[in-house]
Amino acid sequence: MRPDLSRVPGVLGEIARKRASEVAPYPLPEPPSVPSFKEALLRPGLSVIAEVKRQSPSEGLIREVDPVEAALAYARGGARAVSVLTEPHRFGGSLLDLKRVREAVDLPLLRKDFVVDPFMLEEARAFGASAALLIVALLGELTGAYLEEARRLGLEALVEVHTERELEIALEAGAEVLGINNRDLATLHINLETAPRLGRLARKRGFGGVLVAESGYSRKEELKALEGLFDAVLIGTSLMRAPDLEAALRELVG
Ligand SMILES: O=P(O)(O)OC[C@@H](O)[C@@H](O)c1c[nH]c2ccccc12
Repeated sequence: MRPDLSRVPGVLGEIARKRASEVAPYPLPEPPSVPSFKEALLRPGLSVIAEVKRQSPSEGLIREVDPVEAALAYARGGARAVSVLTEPHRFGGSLLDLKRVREAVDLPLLRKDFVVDPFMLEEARAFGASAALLIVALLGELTGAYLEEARRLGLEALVEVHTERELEIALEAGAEVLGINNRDLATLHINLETAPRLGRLARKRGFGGVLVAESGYSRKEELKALEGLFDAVLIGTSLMRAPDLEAALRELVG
């Protein structure tokens, strides 16, 4: 049950094909018990999912950081969940980062990677994620099958879309937590209009789950504009760039 990645364009295609070539199942540790991602995001007010990300294809090196230090600062600053990049080549992440963060904070964790094989879901669960990112631009019509497999494993999912067509697939697949990415992962271009536009459309189509706005946020006013439509926002780069992660997060949400 693997998606056909041959036609996935740009940077997204490159990274995903590389990830797919690396999957080689091995025995995994017993999964720890983990808190609910969805419940954490549904608390009153706009929830922040704060991301631990050392580097990215769009920014290059962002910050050399100890993921545990960063996650602890995020927890003190009021994050409701933490996203941990586990892609090694372009984002400088690892499953060890995920495991270490799991052991250090009580918040639900999101495994941020390019899931292109069901084994990656098992890994996410075994290394302490509450949820895994499912990118519809990669999984296409298999999105529903991956969601089902995640559920079977006791793993939640953040189903990510960037276009109207992808939104249709995500809704059809029965996504409960829907992420709308302002960044086009093929070109890396950001448009902050994307999340509100597709968010409104999702609600219009009757989506009653958790709505998450993703990528490109750095100012309080931008977050204010999300209130009322979105339950949560995912922020990485702008927090990672701040000299004091805890203060930066407080400033954004306070
Ligand atoms: O760093 P930003 O612009 O605040 O964005 C965070 C997050 O949305 C971004 O890292 C992201 C969204 N979807 C992804 C898919 C793969 C890798 C990374 C991502």
